[in-house]
Amino acid sequence: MPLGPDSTERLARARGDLRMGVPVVVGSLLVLAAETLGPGRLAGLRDLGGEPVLAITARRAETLKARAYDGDMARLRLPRDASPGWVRAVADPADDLDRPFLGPFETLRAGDSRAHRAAIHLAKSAHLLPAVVALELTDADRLAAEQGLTHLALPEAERVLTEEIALHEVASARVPLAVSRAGRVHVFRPADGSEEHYAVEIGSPPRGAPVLARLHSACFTGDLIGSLKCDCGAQLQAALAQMGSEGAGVLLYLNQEGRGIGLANKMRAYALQDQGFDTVEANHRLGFEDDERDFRIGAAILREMGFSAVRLMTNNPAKIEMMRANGIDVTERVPLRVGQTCENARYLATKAAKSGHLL
Ligand SMILES: Nc1nc2c(ncn2[C@@H]2O[C@H](COP(=O)(O)OP(=O)(O)OP(=O)(O)O)[C@@H](O)[C@H]2O)c(=O)[nH]1
Ligand SMILES: [Zn+2]
Repeated sequence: MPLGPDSTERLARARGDLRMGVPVVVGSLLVLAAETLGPGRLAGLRDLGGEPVLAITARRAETLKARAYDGDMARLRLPRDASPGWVRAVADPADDLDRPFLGPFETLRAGDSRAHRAAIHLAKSAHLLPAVVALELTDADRLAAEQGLTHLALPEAERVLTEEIALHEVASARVPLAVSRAGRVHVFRPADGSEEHYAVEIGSPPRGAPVLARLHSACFTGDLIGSLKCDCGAQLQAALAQMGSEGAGVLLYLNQEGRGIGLANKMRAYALQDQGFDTVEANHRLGFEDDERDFRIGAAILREMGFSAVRLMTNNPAKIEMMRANGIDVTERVPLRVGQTCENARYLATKAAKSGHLL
């Protein structure tokens, strides 16, 4: 009787384990997230012998001046006396400026880094810092079974990078809005156990024609508490207002806070911005790419709702490209130029200069 978890379900479990500081096994590698590593688990890992490493992204390695021989990532040998505090200091740039002498780091060159890479992506998808402590095991099956650890075969773990987006609508209801009485909120649930996303439908846009659409990524600070550091709240309101005045539209509210790195990491990025780094540099110092969002989600929701063409409200050309690459026709770009403040001028200028945003 197939009651046990399949590989998608084990992936979801592994994300939860890493967040809780519980090790998972990826292929033949025992993995702990750097951010949630505690002294007990580190001692347990040491007891197994072998040569543990701390795997980080090449972005983070660049800041630390560590050599990255594995392309987009690096495996640093874990010093014998490394504490959880040391591991976190390597993973988290918060105190970089106060601790310039963390290294020198010894980086591995030989061996296979695929499981380490998959584990870093797993940590990212759990919205943790992209850094993991990893130990090659001789008998991974036995250890995982004995200790009750989630065990992913390497191809299963690599699915975190390639898995098709599958989601379905769970519920929808009428919600009269200030901009239009004819509002409806739809909730979509991904099959991989990740966060739900929402669609706000205004009026009854015909499915056969291009719909006025906005793909809005969650911004707790801008959307909810009126932060002046970005333009998100004003864009959200302006998009809804235009849909209300045209009588039809669809606003996707995608729970990809902080361009996909999660709110905790976005606040880490904000703290780095207070040290003088711009929004892109801050992401890189944390070990992330400029933008970690998966725009296939937006395309999948539009398709699920029956839309295949949009008039897209955005200043971000990458969104247009990603929609087209995922089978959604963008018949028009509708600029959304609102919400400029003294506080976000540098942020918007950086997005224009480094991320190709149209002003
Ligand atoms: N990592 C990071 N994320 C940020 C920062 N400021 C805002 N964000 C996030 O950036 C995203 C902005 O989303 P959008 O407004 O949909 O996207 P956009 O790429 O700016 O494109 P358009 O607004 O469509 O022109 C939200 O998820 C915010 O939470 C920052 O300094 N660092
Ligand atoms: Zn914002």
